[in-house]
Amino acid sequence: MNESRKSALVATKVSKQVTLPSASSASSDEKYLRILNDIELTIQDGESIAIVGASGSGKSTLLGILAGLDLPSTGEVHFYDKAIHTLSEEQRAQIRRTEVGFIFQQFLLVPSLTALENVMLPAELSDDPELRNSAKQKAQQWLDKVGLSHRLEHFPNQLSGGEQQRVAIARAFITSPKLLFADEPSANLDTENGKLVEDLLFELNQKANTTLVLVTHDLELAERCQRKVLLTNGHLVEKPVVTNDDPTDQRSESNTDKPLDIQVAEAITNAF
Ligand SMILES: Nc1ncnc2c1ncn2[C@@H]1O[C@H](COP(=O)(O)OP(=O)(O)OP(=O)(O)O)[C@@H](O)[C@H]1O
Repeated sequence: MNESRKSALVATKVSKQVTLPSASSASSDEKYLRILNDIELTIQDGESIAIVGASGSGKSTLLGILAGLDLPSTGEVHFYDKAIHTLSEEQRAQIRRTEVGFIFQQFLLVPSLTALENVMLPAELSDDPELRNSAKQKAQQWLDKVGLSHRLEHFPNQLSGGEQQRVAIARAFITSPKLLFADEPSANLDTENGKLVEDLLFELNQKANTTLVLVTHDLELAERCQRKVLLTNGHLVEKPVVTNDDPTDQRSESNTDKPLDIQVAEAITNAF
């Protein structure tokens, strides 16, 4: 019981640079955009962590790299004991299918499939024959858990936004992923439905003991995670854990004197 927790994800000196469309008049400096700079991040198994930052600060880029959807330009990403930056697209896809769940702000359900079929899909594509064989039963159970057992045969366009996101949550959990990535999961929902979806996400996450990596603009949502990190100018700043010994210490270890909450709020509001 006293064993230290395993690291679920470790990013070491991760940088991301993209080439901008060439403009003949552009100087060599203008042809590249550096989105992430020497990111260092260790996420422990079972943790929930929020990545916050202004629009365009690189949150989705970082999430894509951590989830193995994209590769860093330099640096390393370890997913448990696998060095995912060294793997081929097919090998990374295999990890994503079996060990990772995704929830996106646009829900991304397959429009031609019913709620039940959408949730079954990752199980049917799994390499695990047991999961494939029990896909329908498991999908029914997960749809029941998200309160949609009466909507199994409905297509996405027959469901409200909140209902669609609940289907997406059931779909993300059906493979019992070790890691769950959520990119602005409630951004497209009204306050009431957004809250329902967030409550459900945290409840299921805790029950399943999944590691949760959440990207959001929403500071209240970020506050619900055990850890919060801010992306600013391509760098990551972490809010230190406030201990009981010094509950007033809210200061970050960055080179600014402002508490991290204020930095986060400023970084986000400055973007609009
Ligand atoms: N392939 C690419 N080519 C050019 N620019 C890119 C590319 N990918 C990302 N960017 C730029 O990198 C920056 C970071 O993008 P990213 O989507 O990661 O930000 P974000 O913090 O998730 O933003 P938002 O909160 O608005 O979704 C943006 O300025 C974006 O335009």
